[in-house]
Amino acid sequence: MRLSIDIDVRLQSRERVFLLNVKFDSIDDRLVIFGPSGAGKSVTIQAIAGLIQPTRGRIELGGRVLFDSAAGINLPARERRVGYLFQDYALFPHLNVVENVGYALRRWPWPLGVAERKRIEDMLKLFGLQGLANSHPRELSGGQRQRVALARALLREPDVLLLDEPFAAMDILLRGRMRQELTDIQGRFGVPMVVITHDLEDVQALADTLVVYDLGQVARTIPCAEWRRREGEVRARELIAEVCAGQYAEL
Ligand SMILES: Nc1ncnc2c1ncn2[C@@H]1O[C@H](COP(=O)(O)OP(=O)(O)OP(=O)(O)O)[C@@H](O)[C@H]1O
Repeated sequence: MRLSIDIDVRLQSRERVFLLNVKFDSIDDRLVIFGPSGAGKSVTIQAIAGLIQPTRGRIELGGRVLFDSAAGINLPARERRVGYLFQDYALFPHLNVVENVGYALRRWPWPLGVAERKRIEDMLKLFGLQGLANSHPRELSGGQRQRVALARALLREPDVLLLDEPFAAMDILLRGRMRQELTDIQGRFGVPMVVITHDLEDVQALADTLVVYDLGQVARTIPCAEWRRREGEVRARELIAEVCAGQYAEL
């Protein structure tokens, strides 16, 4: 799916102004945004999700224009068909796993119907969560919470998954396992994803296209999949590591 972004965002807090000016284009299903803290990675995916409005520009996803300042287009967040996983997964603490996963299917104040319950049940099975259906988020491990958040996002059949540092809250062993799970899920659902990270291992495991950010701008766009094909896996890993390390070294 093609994701094309060319936006300016201006955010003002009491102390200062943050300006984001980014442009990139990718047809790969696995895009990673890498860069130091405060570079504007989260602001970018919030703009894709429709949670922040750019001051200028255009966002196109799979042939749909989500935002175009010149044409006066700004689709509301609920119409953008994006699944957004926040850094802390943003589960509802007072709802159990079934209710969290099925949140978007529920037509309040009516209870879930038979068909909706079946869809949720199938999703829980797929994510190995069926034994935890009645548990609340506080009773779940980090990996389980992430699976609930992923199941909830995928149940809405989004055009793209936006993942903001999906493994940041996990220990190293769990990170490795969840990276593999995420890759499997992405392949199975065929849903493109945009992943934000500071972690070079995430870049190596998940990036087909890598967009490196620095101070509110795109420093480089790297076609990692092409590098792997052209240079071989080992050499491509070295090159990607160099690009990412160079980025930090310049700061
Ligand atoms: N709602 C907001 N109002 C004002 N400034 C904001 C707002 N949201 C983010 N910012 C500022 O925008 C800048 C970029 O933030 P952003 O969260 O996109 O960084 P990031 O690259 O995702 O960093 P991290 O890796 O630490 O999450 C920061 O300086 C932040 O203070």
